[in-house]
Amino acid sequence: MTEKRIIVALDFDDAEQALAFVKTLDPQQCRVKVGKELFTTAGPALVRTLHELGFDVFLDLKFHDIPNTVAKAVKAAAELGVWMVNVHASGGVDMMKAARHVLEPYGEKRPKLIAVTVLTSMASESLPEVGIQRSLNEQVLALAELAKSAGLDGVVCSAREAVMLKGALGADFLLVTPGIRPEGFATHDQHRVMSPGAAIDAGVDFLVLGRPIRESKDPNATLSAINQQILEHLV
Ligand SMILES: O=c1ccn([C@@H]2O[C@H](COP(=O)(O)O)[C@@H](O)[C@H]2O)c(=O)[nH]1
Repeated sequence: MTEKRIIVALDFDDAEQALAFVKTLDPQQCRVKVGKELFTTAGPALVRTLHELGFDVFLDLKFHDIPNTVAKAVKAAAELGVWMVNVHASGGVDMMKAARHVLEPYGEKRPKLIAVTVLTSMASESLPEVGIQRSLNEQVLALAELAKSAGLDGVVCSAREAVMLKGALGADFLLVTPGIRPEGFATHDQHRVMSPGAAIDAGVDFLVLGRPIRESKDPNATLSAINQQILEHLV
């Protein structure tokens, strides 16, 4: 079977809505992402249910705290058995090393650990307001290099940065990209967007899609169509 490259963002208000939605999806076609909104209301119990339904779960809580706290949170995620978990690279190299170190005992069963670079909702013009003077690409690259030096598996970035990051950090360093928009779909609060086919052409490993799937009249058909585009762009 080919790698499942689509991660569907389950940005629902509660477990009931999330489960009603995922039961319409085929776990062979996608992985799912549980973020702050859903985890805050539904917690670990929902993650366990998603596992029982056959889904790999990306726990997208973007931990950002002192090294000890983040390491313990990442360990808790590993205990839950999630497929992927993330931290903010701007938390620094010591924080990321602590998060990676705590996963050692889990061996090959450990979750993939990735770091957020610059949120895809941010445009380059917004960087000075948070004190960043270098260009957006320089900031993404610097944080991605830091994540790699700490032993992480990859980063969250925009697909627009994929060519640069694959060139600088190598093919094995995972790129997970939200802000994916099928042609003609609204961008909403996302600034750095790309279509699924273009993202694959750029070298992205995993595509995060929320509203384009959740708001579809037939989410499974939309998933199949995007998976088909992915296959066509991989050849
Ligand atoms: O830089 C980031 C990091 C995380 N996200 C998350 O991805 C999804 C995107 O949802 P859409 O509805 O497809 O816009 C959402 O859960 C975000 O929290 C991101 O967008 N950008």
